[in-house]
Amino acid sequence: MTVVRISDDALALACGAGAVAHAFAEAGSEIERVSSWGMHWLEPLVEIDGQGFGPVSPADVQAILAGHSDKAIGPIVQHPFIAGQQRLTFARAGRTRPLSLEDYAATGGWTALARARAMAPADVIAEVTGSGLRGRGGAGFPAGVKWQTVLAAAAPRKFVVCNADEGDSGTFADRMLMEGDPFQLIEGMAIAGHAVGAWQGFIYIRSEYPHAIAKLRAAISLAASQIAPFQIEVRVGAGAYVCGEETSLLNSIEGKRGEVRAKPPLPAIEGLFGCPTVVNNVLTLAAIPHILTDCGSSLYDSLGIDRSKGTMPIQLAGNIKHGGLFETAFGITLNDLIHGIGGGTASGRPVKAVQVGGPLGAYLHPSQFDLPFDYEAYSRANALIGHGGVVVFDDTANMGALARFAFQFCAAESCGKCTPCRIGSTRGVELIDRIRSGQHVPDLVAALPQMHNARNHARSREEELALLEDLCETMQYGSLCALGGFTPYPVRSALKHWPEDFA
Ligand SMILES: NC(=O)c1ccc[n+]([C@@H]2O[C@H](COP(=O)([O-])OP(=O)(O)OC[C@H]3O[C@@H](n4cnc5c(N)ncnc54)[C@H](O)[C@@H]3O)[C@@H](O)[C@H]2O)c1
Ligand SMILES: Cc1cc2nc3c(=O)[nH]c(=O)nc-3n(C[C@H](O)[C@H](O)[C@H](O)COP(=O)(O)O)c2cc1C
Ligand code: SF4
Repeated sequence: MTVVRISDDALALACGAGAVAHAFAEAGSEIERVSSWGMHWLEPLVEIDGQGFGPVSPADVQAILAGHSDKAIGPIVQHPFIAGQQRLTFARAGRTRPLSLEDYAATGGWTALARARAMAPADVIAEVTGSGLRGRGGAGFPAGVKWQTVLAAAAPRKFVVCNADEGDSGTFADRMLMEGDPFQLIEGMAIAGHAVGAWQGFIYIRSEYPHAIAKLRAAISLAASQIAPFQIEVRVGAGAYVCGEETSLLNSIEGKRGEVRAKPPLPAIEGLFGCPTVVNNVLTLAAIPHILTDCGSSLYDSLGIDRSKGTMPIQLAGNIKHGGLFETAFGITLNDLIHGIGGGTASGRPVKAVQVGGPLGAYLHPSQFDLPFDYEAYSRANALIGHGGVVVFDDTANMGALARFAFQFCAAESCGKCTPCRIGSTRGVELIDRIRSGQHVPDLVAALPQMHNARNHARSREEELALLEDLCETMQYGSLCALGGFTPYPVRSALKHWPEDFA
């Protein structure tokens, strides 16, 4: 009987590993579930007699068993997607039982918290600062500096808030961490609490993650005595992208409308219920236990390039053959990620564009694919690393339509507090429609002195494009938060590299 080994992690199961296993069993194979490959792929992997296949769907089963499948990828553990990773944050995920305190302790769990609690808060923060850890939510602000601000703020109550809203398109690392290794996040939050003098934490998580919510609730109750007197509560969002923005998120936890607050004051000074608050992303907090174990801080600092230190859990998605989570030190290029690791597009067509950093990130052109994954290098190229989402498009994508979508997304998700975003996004959709259709409206302002003759002053394409740049500038500099402020990134990059798609 053929023995089929199949990936058994939560991600693979969510992506249909169960259906693939069922199809092999129906075909008379014996199934062996494997967790040692860890959580990686967006589609299931199988291995038969040491030969790996992926991505596999139930439709591939007969060809694989008959020995003429084109999905063969060699031995799985040697595939670059698995062999090429440097896993710190995801060292356990997929390999241990997520809700087993025994597994967690046996793999070094709670040692960082014990060590941190034996240290003075300022020393803990010095180690976090020394590691070079920057916020993994997207802005890359140094975690240690944020914690120091909260520690220094004199107040009777302080909070630690974990941002698990994970709204960016093509991202799923927060979910995988919460489902695959929830104790690590809990330990990171308890360490943050000790470091800044907070005894209460909140995890704000999107309602679209029911499995992660259930895992977190169970894990918090199991770990209560380990982290006491620190306490954590889970709060579930209601599906607004803007509630991932930290001040909107704080309003939402407080039971208010999810609307952005002006900064300053920063949450680190005046955050939840007006108290000094650490707001950090799931991955930032989950990296802390590794950094706080012996030598972790210097090891972390030695990984990566320039000011981008440590590892980044990069999420490969969209039109890519092997999508999934790839944790590696900063510095890797898109060429390596997309072609070397991801195997090119799933469609087999050429890659046209890659959006890095979610819906507010720039579209990168293949000529930019040797850019190192590094906050500053991306910033110099007018692009974002964001939360590490990499979404691939093949040559059938229309970049004019995607630029329109950027404005449309902003219009749908805007909290409405400031004019450049609330009005600019809607006007942006109309403007792109006019540019793409070639139907330009009369420019009434330009025509004011001769109102009777306004129809003779329809804007030319060049004037519409100038207006688009004007709108982008207004949104970039005039918006209160990055939702309106960063929408110009996808728009400008699409126009710059693919002007033909705006014809
Ligand atoms: N993860 C996602 O799903 C997602 C979705 C949308 C946007 N984003 C990212 O959000 C980013 C923008 O976020 P932002 O508007 O919060 O960025 P920001 O630059 O205003 O702040 C980043 C963090 O640093 C803190 N901070 C800044 N200066 C500080 C100081 N002097 N002392 C202490 N703390 C300080 C802020 O309070 C915040 O927590 C974008 O880069 C984008 O990539 C992420
Ligand atoms: C519109 C918008 C949405 C955001 N969504 C998220 C999110 O889902 N998760 C996240 O961690 N940060 C998100 N951020 C960034 C947060 O405001 C904040 O910078 C982050 O939580 C700080 O944590 P970090 O320093 O660990 O990255 C968003 C920002 C904006 C402007
Ligand atoms: S930029 Fe948009 S989302 Fe941000 S505060 Fe202004 S209206 Fe709200």
